[in-house]
Amino acid sequence: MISIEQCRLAPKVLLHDHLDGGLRPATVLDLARETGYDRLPAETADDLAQWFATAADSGSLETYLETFAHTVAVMQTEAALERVARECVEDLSNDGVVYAEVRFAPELHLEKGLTLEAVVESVLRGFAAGEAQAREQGRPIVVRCLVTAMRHAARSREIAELAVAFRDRGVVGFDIAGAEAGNPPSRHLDAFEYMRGQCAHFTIHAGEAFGLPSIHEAVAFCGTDRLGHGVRVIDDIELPPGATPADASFPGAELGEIANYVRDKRIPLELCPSSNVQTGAVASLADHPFNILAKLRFRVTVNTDNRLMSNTTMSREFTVLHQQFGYGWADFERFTVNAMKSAFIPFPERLRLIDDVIKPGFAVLMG
Ligand SMILES: O=c1[nH]cnc2c1ncn2[C@@H]1O[C@H](CO)[C@@H](O)[C@H]1O
Ligand SMILES: [Zn+2]
Repeated sequence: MISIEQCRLAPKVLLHDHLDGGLRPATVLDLARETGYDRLPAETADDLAQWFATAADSGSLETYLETFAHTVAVMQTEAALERVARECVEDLSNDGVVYAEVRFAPELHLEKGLTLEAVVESVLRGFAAGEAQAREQGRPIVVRCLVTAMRHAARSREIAELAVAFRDRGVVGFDIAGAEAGNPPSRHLDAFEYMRGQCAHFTIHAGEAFGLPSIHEAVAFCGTDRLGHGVRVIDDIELPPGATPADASFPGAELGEIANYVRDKRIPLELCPSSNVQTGAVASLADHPFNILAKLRFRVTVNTDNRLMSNTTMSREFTVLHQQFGYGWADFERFTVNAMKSAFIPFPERLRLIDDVIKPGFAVLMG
């Protein structure tokens, strides 16, 4: 048995984590008080934590996303953004994460007059402060930023340009998020073409609430580097009769063209097990295709998505996968190396983290 405490010791890599989905409940309360936001649904940190977890556990992405109104509402000043970003790094480092790409949508933080640039600068200041603090405490972590455009809105090209403008200051990529149904990736083709033209990286939330057509557009039309979730690629895989998600191998699985392309091109899947259950992307953890995709050697990675809404951490996601599918350290090392290889930082930096941090860290755990 692998415990959550042991999982905390593993050097973990996180590619899919939303800044506005990872606030500490106590910080939400503090910031609401400071900024005069009076519509929080609970008055104590415990009650608020419970409220987010329950409200997000709706089985629908749209309802899940409604809970972000309360976190975004208290992230409208430079000081609030900086604090949330610093605490995010602190929480990840305390959980044993050694590299993270944290995303958020700058366009959601303009309600009190901040500019897009000021929003990004505040978050980057918070990340830098968190990194410095973690280094001092002997738990070094590298945190980089992805800027997200909301897919129902019309600012994606502008946000892509923002990502590129900050490419040397800690923003390593671009993303689109929000309600997937009705807002296909191709709606934002010009933003992705701009990113490709700039030799800049991006990922696309696709194949979560909506199925294969969304994945097809993201990989084939938009040329995405990674898939945010991408879990519904399972719809393009036919399993042999009687196969279950817990099976040890899947000989005879038949992959369609999209699934083959995703696997052949080694397009990373940013899988988020707990979040996928909450939004109804999968029926239960036992039914999560994680194991099928891992065994079929897709480039799977483990992610938190929204630590507040899912009441989770990277260690908890590891623990849950261990309990569900029996993974050991060698498996977790593979998923971690998958993630590190798929990061948007320069190749030598990825290599350094794999060789100097991840491999030695797992070697200790494997005794
Ligand atoms: O799993 C998800 N799928 C789609 N959109 C999401 C998910 N999690 C968060 N957001 C959206 O991304 C915005 C920027 O961080 C959040 O405000 C939320 O609306
Ligand atoms: Zn997400």
